[in-house]
Amino acid sequence: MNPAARLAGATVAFGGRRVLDGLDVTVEPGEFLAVLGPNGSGKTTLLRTLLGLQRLDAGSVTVDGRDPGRAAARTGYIPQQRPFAPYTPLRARDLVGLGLDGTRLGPRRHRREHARLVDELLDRVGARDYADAPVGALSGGEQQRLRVAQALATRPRLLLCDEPLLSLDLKHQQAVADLIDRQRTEHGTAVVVVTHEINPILEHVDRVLYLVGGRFRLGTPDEVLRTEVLSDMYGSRVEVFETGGRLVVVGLPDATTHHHHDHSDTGEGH
Ligand SMILES: Nc1ncnc2c1ncn2[C@@H]1O[C@H](COP(=O)(O)OP(=O)(O)OP(=O)(O)O)[C@@H](O)[C@H]1O
Repeated sequence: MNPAARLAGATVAFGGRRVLDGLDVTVEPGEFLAVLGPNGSGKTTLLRTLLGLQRLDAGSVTVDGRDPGRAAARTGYIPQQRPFAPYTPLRARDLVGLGLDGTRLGPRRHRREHARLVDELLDRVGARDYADAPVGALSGGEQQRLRVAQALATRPRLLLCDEPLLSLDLKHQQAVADLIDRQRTEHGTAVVVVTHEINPILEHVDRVLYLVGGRFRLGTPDEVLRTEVLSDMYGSRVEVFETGGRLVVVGLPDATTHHHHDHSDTGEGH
């Protein structure tokens, strides 16, 4: 079986600065990879590369053994939260349905079958209660559940998630993390999650890719999320503590902390 995604020597430079520099990572089907790192460390650039939207300056990338652009129809993508405008003329179920219509199977499917699949997806993300509400009227967390449902509709081989839990409260973070995880255990989907907060997904994560200033470390959470490793990557003392099953990172350099999100500061990357 082809790896779900494979980068070899992947290098992307903007204005002479290498954002990704010789990145080697292979993601196997059914694997859960978390991508961590401070602002500007190339996390989004990595996702864009896997979506076929960003060309490499050196190295190679494949998704399911193919050029990322060609594999895109079976690549699920949960973008960073951007709220829908209040009067967006779409109901929740329409949004999820768009995920189905984009696929090869969509147009020929019987209307009733289509509606059944949409309901099933809405159930899976716990969004059935607001199935007929206009999306612009829903909370950020509710909207994000719908984006997850939409991304799962394509039955992706590779699911790319950019801060998927950002606007969710703890209970819903857990629910959405479980949902994403179920997709990989039941369907063998490889999952790549960009996040600044590892804790809500820690129990699911197989490996962590940590990016700082063009350098990277790849390994299990235990191997990468440790005081010596992060101190070495940041070039200053960064301490990792474990408490009650959560990781707390202390001493991240100011210049690399995350400013434009103001949720919990107890997690990774803050
Ligand atoms: N198209 C582009 N042209 C020029 N510079 C770019 C472009 N895309 C990204 N960059 C720069 O590359 C660097 C990495 O950006 P990227 O968005 O990948 O970081 P990130 O790790 O996702 O950051 P954040 O945590 O803030 O979302 C940043 O310094 C950014 O300004």
